[in-house]
Amino acid sequence: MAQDTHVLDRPPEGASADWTIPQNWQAYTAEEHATWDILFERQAKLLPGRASGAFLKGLDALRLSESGIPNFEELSERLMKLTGWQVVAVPGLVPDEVFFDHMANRRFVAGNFIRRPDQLDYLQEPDVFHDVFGHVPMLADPVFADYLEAYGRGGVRAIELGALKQLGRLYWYTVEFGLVQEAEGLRIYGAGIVSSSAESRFALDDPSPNRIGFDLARVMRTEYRIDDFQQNYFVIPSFDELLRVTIETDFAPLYEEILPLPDIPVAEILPGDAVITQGTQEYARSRP
Ligand SMILES: C[C@H](O)[C@H](O)[C@H]1CNc2nc(N)[nH]c(=O)c2N1
Ligand SMILES: N[C@@H](Cc1ccccc1)C(=O)O
Ligand SMILES: [Fe+2]
Repeated sequence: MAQDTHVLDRPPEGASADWTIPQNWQAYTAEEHATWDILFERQAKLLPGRASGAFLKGLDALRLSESGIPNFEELSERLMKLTGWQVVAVPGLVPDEVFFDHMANRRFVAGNFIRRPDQLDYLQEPDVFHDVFGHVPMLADPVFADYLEAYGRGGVRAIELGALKQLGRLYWYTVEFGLVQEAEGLRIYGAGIVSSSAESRFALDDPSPNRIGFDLARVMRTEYRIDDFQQNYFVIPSFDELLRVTIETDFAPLYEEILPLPDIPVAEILPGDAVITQGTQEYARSRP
């Protein structure tokens, strides 16, 4: 989850030049560990049958069901063995180029703070539950692990080509809010959904949002919102297909083609769309 709401422009006190900080795991209080356990139990009950097989497999392989906030060093040891990724602590949102550089080197940046008990249902900033429970299980999947590293490299290139907004949308509609078509039906793999109990239901069950078959150029042109449930989800046929399309397509000509075109409003459905659900947008209309 991320929006550069108030990203500083230089590392805060105590952070290294690459913005990483010690996780300081021994400093977590019993209440902070209990907050993690409440959030974890809630999702663990809800996600079987909703989250993608790869997500559930990663959750298990990384032993995230152990109670309390995970120790990034122990977690990284397991993750390194599986896909070469590690989890590093940062104090909050980091500048785009820092974010991409860590990703291109298989380092996932995770907030080391956890939300307060009164923020259980929603918070704007990525905390350790969103980053570690939401994002890290997918990093245990070899195909998705390759996708994220390639994404990191693509980010550095997108900055050079002035296409950060377009590449950011690809991240948003896959890594944060992506759905995947599995044999048994639609499943969630996006961290922004899987770390939210309300949106884990909404994204699959509610008739309100659109659900549209993934198309790279379409995703890169489509706006999104950061302050409420998504009005629009894109569905990939598989992680293999997502990796193939993004790795094999040279984005430079694609950026050239779409940069002059107008953005596509968040809830719009286009004639060429592979429509899985034409949403009623009832929920969005009901919001102040
Ligand atoms: C760059 C990308 O578009 C995205 O907004 C980045 C910005 N900085 C970040 N910083 C942190 N800590 N976590 C994130 O997910 C992101 N996302
Ligand atoms: N193919 C992209 C790089 C990329 C790969 C995978 C995911 C996102 C971006 C480019 O040419 O810039
Ligand atoms: Fe995220």
